[in-house]
Amino acid sequence: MTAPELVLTPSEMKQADREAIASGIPGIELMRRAGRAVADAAEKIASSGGRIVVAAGPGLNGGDGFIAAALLAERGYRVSLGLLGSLDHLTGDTLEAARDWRGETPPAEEISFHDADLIVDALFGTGLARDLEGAARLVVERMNASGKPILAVDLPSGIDGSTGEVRGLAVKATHTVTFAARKPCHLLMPGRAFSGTVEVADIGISREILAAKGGSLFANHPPLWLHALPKPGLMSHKYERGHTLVASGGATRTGAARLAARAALRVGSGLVTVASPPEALGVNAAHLTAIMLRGCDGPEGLHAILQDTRFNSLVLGPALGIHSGTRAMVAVAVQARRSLVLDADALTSFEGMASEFRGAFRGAPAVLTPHDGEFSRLFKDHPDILDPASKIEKTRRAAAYTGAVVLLKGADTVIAAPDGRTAINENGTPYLATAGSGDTLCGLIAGLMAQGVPAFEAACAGVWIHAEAGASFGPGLIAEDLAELVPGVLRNLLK
Ligand SMILES: NC(=O)C1=CN([C@@H]2O[C@H](COP(=O)(O)OP(=O)(O)OC[C@H]3O[C@@H](n4cnc5c(N)ncnc54)[C@H](O)[C@@H]3O)[C@@H](O)[C@H]2O)[C@H](O)CC1
Ligand SMILES: [K+]
Repeated sequence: MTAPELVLTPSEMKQADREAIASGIPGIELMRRAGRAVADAAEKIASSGGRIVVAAGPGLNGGDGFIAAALLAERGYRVSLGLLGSLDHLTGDTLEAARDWRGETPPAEEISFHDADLIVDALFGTGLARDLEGAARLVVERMNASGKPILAVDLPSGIDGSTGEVRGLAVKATHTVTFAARKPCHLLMPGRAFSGTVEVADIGISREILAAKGGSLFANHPPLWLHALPKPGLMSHKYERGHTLVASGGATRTGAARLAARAALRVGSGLVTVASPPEALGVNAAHLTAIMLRGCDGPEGLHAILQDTRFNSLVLGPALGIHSGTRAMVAVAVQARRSLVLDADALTSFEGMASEFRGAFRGAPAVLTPHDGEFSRLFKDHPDILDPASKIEKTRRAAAYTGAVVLLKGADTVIAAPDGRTAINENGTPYLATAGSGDTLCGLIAGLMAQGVPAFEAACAGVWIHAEAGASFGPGLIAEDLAELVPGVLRNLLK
């Protein structure tokens, strides 16, 4: 099994750089390897003898650009290079790298991109410190306007390496070569979209160093959680695979619970029951077959059902309504100390009352699954949680505050555990933005926890399976399709 993919923040990467240098690889050697990787990538894009224009910045990113330019010239390309800032200000490894370059070094704002077969963006990397303006902004505007393919060194200039945000303006890269490990900006939006295809060049920094300096941030793919998924053996039977309980809304709002229930069953929960208000029993009964049905009249009804400890995983939220009754249901569920997924109304009913969630979920595995709006409403009185620009930081703080795994949805869903472990999902598809999709995700997560999968792994696996199912269907996807697509995804996963 391949190891989970580590993602390192710019500051973690800098520490890894320093550790690598301390372990005996000179910084200039790291830069030579980085520059060589850029030159190799450029050769795959620009036909031999083609025209390559390099825009180099004042820092180490620029240094990578100088190395690449010199190598590409040696390899027979017609290379020109423009420098942002002056040669006299170059220092350290970048100054040494610049000595490799035999060509002219005019100001970057004076070079033309129009006759280039390929542009190499070596202006800024992980050291971007503020929004682009002045000459830097002008050069990026002209690079983007040229319509030429752009190869970004480490990351597209103008993108914040930690948050994936555009700092004023950013290079729209066709391809990016990053070094040693991907950074958050290669997975978070919009940085992911600006990076084009991304390759990770090995420049000799060991996984031990990367794990020592990083180690809590991952790309969300099966190697991160496949080991935790249940593999039903001959001996296991439905009672060992848990019993998921999904709370239903009223008579005209029962579909969400059934979507979640169906997904829980499909992902392997041994038994699944919909807990239905009395006035919706008929409606639910008419739709359910393998999924069982129990009458549940408000919080007292839920409390009575949960006396049966075989119900080991609960879904509350979809279509329950935004009111004190839902808050009371959540309180009963938390008291019962079962695995718990809270979504939609179960979150919005606590708008501005996030203090009720403070440390509330440390007693049992729990996953909160807000989208941006629900997250902002829930934590609206907690600027310390809402303020960070980084989606990773926001989600981590919410997880630490509540004691639950928090899954902040989006094209770049972030899953954070209270202990800091965090994963960024990247196999999402726009087709998932359909009514009921979130209900299905809740059921997948609860159904996995019913089988004993820990909350963080269940949330990560649920997101990935959900997205894979959606992507396997494509246009025309509706939520009812999703649960039925899960067996195919599991077959591929577990084969
Ligand atoms: N293992 C690795 O990841 C390696 C990375 N390398 C490259 O090093 C850069 C990071 O280099 P650094 O010098 O820290 O920062 P930058 O080159 O990105 O730029 C900083 C430079 O630019 C100035 N600056 C920052 N923001 C702005 C702005 N908005 N406008 C104008 N100027 C700005 C700042 O003052 C600095 O002078 C990494 O990305 C890799 O490409 C190593 O080369 C190989 C190993
Ligand atoms: K760059």
